[in-house]
Amino acid sequence: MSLRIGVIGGGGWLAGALLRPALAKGIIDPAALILSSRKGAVSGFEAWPAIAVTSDNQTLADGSDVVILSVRPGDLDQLTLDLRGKLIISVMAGIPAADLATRYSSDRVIRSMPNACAEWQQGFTPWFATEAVTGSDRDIATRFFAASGKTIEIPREEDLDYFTALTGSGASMPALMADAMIGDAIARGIAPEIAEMAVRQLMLGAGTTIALGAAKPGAIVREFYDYGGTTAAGLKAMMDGGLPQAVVDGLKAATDRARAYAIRQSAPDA
Ligand SMILES: NC(=O)C1=CN([C@@H]2O[C@H](COP(=O)(O)OP(=O)(O)OC[C@H]3O[C@@H](n4cnc5c(N)ncnc54)[C@H](O)[C@@H]3O)[C@@H](O)[C@H]2O)C=CC1
Ligand SMILES: O=C(O)[C@@H]1CCC=N1
Repeated sequence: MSLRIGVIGGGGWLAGALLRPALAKGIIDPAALILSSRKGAVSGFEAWPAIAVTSDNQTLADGSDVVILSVRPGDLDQLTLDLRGKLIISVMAGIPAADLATRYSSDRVIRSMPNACAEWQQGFTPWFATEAVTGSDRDIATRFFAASGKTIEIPREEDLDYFTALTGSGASMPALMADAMIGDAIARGIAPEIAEMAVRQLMLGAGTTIALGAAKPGAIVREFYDYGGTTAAGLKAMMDGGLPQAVVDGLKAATDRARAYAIRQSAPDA
């Protein structure tokens, strides 16, 4: 993209995970990219020395056509900027597009929810656009997010709080299952390095099967269940033990936390 892009919080975890694939694929021109961090220095971009780095966010904004907001929600109040005439792309959990439009004086806001699997070009980024967002703005967002995985525009902004839980959480929730499996294997006397190798490979195989196979996840579960063997006994014990409900409860807790960010930001004494 020949557009000038500024990323506030560009030295952070998610910004790096999104930017490196886009730079590696030539979707973003490093000479037209400026990153800000509180210290004015970032790491992880040594392969692209043309990238500019600043600690002055208004300088970044003045030199950019598109400003990506990638600071933590709790740091937003410290960020006072004028982004008049700019396209704002937010990756921040919980912060409503209308709030960003008011704070930063631009009604062209794309609010998104990527995840850190972007680093592996396996991200998923749903996004919502305000009314003033143009077709070419949409094209910019699509090309940027598609560089690190799948992306889709969604019609209802409120669903982004749920996607924050469902997919914004990235590898963490499957990793909880993987870690429980590794811990159990070790407790049963399997050498830790073999337990880790086994479960990491299982996750790769299972992830590939779930993502790319013809059968939907529910059909995979049913196939093993109906087979009536050892796995069916294990699945039944997990279901009876409340694993599906624990997943529902976890997604609700994460969604509620995302919604609470918006409430806190809009509260008069926030
Ligand atoms: N990490 C993740 O897996 C995901 C994060 N997000 C969202 O992305 C945003 C960034 O998250 P992370 O990258 O994880 O956080 P992070 O803490 O790794 O990065 C945030 C960066 O912003 C910098 N920063 C804070 N205030 C600043 C300011 N005024 N000017 C310039 N830089 C400033 C910090 O120094 C830090 O380097 C958050 O709003 C989060 O909700 C969304 C989806 C996934
Ligand atoms: O855990 C978090 O708050 C960040 C935002 C969405 C995913 N990770």
